[in-house]
Amino acid sequence: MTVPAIEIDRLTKVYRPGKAPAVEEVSLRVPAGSVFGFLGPNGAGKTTTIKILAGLLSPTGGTVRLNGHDVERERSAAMAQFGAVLEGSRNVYWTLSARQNLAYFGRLKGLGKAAIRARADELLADLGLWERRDDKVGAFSRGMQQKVAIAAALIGDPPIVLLDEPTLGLDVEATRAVKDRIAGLARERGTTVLLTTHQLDVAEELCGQVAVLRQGRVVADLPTRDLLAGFRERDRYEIRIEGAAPALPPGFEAAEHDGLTVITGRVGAVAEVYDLVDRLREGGAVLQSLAQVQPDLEDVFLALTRGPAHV
Ligand SMILES: Nc1ncnc2c1ncn2[C@@H]1O[C@H](COP(=O)(O)OP(=O)(O)OP(=O)(O)O)[C@@H](O)[C@H]1O
Repeated sequence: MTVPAIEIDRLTKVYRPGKAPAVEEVSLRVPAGSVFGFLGPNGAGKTTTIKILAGLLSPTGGTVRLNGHDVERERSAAMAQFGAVLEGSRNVYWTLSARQNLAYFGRLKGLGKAAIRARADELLADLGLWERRDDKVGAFSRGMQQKVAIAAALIGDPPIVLLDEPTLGLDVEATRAVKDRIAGLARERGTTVLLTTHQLDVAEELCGQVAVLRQGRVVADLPTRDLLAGFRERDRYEIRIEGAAPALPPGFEAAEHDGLTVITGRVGAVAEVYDLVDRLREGGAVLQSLAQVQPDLEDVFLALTRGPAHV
């Protein structure tokens, strides 16, 4: 059996004894060469987990392995497996130019001058930083600084890349460049990428698999398309009629907007919607529109993270 690139076993982190754990009994497997999304509301434990994977925090319990190397027990071997960009931390040196930053991080990874030059030039060109390669990073926009941080994490061509909110605060163009680079890493180099994001379109576009964390626990861990398919079985419909709301069958609810009544409901079969439309017409309602509303990952995520915890 091939070793998963990232193996998390019953990981628990308690920051303050007596307080609820930030991460509780989390177990996950990330196959090599995949892009895996870590989702969850604020405070769910995503950053804590990534920091433990990157060796910046010690777990209270459980283990994490990167390409089979235990982060606590085989530290240097585990550290050689990844490059990381962590949220909110200064990942690059502002007084150095983009190219000098990459040279510095390349030397840290033990690369020779020629290899650093070739790789740095490729990354700078790829991420749209070529024109500004000799400017100090301190004078860059947030998006450009983020791109330098990503390039620095990739300079040693690590097999695993950990990215905490890689597109946070970036404009449309910068987000596109970063998303393309992430997709290309997995597709062309076989790199394993674990990313956290609140931007569900990013997860939906890039991640083959997602885990949803809530209050430190995994509430879903499955292929992104299965997560969506599970919800699409129960599509949501929206019917707009003129005038007041009539009595509705279970599963439907009505709200009034500007003299129109908007009826919404999730149904198992489309026939239920047509039955309702017939009944509305028979009752004299004037139908304005009927639409099917496809859920996106945000609907799914909200459904999983609302309601009682730890179900
Ligand atoms: N250094 C710390 N000391 C004490 N508690 C902490 C510390 N860092 C995080 N926490 C707590 O741990 C829990 C998980 O936080 P974490 O930052 O891992 O969540 P997150 O999912 O990354 O959230 P966000 O989406 O807001 O970045 C939160 O309740 C947070 O308050």
